[in-house]
Amino acid sequence: MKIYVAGHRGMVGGAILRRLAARQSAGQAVELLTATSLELDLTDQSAVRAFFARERPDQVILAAARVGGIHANNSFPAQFIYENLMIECNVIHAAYEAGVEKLLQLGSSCIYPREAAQPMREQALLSGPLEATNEPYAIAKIAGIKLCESYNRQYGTDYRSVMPTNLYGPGDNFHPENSHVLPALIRRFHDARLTDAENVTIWGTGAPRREFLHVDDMAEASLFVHDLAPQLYQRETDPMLSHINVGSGQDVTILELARTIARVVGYEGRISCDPARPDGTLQKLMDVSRLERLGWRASIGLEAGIRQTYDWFLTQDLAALRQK
Ligand SMILES: NC(=O)C1=CN([C@@H]2O[C@H](COP(=O)(O)OP(=O)(O)OC[C@H]3O[C@@H](n4cnc5c(N)ncnc54)[C@H](OP(=O)(O)O)[C@@H]3O)[C@@H](O)[C@H]2O)C=CC1
Ligand SMILES: C[C@H]1O[C@H](OP(=O)(O)OP(=O)(O)OC[C@H]2O[C@@H](n3cnc4c(=O)[nH]c(N)nc43)[C@H](O)[C@@H]2O)[C@@H](O)[C@@H](O)C1=O
Repeated sequence: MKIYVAGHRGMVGGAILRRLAARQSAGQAVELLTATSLELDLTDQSAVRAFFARERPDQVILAAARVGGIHANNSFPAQFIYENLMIECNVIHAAYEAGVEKLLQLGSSCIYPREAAQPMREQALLSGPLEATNEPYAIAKIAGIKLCESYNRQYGTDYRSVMPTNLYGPGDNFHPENSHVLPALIRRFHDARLTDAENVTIWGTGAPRREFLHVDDMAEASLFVHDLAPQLYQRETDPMLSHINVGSGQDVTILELARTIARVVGYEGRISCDPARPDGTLQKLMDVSRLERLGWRASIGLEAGIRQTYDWFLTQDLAALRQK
């Protein structure tokens, strides 16, 4: 079984690769195929076609994407829509042409309307306007779901989509501006503790609610969905609504998250908010009942997950991490 993991140097692709490598070590006949973006630019259609024609993987996990937090989405909308659409179109079509029967792609909770009822059910897709700060990225991610559904309907493939909530963990991006909130605050509180800063400012009002999932839980859930027997997967999905939410089922305010991170890092100063920065969606909580009915639920609690991530952060070459 030759499995191509696209985006294996990323946070999620890396965690999925580690799980697949563990299967290999346990004696399963799994051959892993990877390529960095320098070796294979997934936005390049002819390069992707040639790669699939040459390598002929049996299965594909698509975890490669242009990814970033609220500021990156807002600042680079053209790159977020163009690169993500191209990666999805190229990989999904080349997989189909090369006879790949099983593919799993990762979307995002931002596919749901800004005002979606909470917790957000899979059925909320395309039922209202999207959040402005990440609409281009969300539209690309929705296109990915619809690509898989369309190839399944017309060509009989088995291409599935998981919709993760906000993720974090080892391998995350700790860039001060372009990262997501959780790694950004780990870094900011860490720096503040080292410099004895009296105040740390977080973006927005601190009131938005977010749901966080550790990347090891996400990797486990991804392979759980990928491996499900078709009759089980289809029991919870339908041809025009084939994606499955993945989350912890619990959310916190950004201020609560900041206080938890401060506690883990050992920062004891003040925390203030900067309402001039955007809040984004006011609440994003996944309804994960579909996944739970299929038999999977998250196991890593938020504070324990942040502690483990901070321990990992401390083992890294922080100068290099800061430039990512
Ligand atoms: N992080 C999060 O909070 C969330 C992530 N997701 C989704 O999960 C998936 C993985 O995200 P995450 O691991 O966090 O992202 P990362 O930024 O950590 O990794 C993305 C990977 O994509 C690869 N990549 C990007 N562009 C190209 C390209 N043109 N050609 C080839 N490879 C490319 C990069 O490869 P290389 O390193 O070789 O350059 C990189 O390793 C994405 O689909 C994302 O949308 C969904 C919800 C939340
Ligand atoms: C995964 C998800 O990620 C993005 O959406 P988002 O959920 O808004 O993600 P975020 O982590 O950037 O922010 C969450 C909240 O936190 C607040 N916040 C405080 N202080 C910092 C801070 O220092 N950095 C950041 N980034 N946010 C901060 C921030 O103002 C916001 O209210 C999209 O890419 C979207 O497309 C997507 O899929």
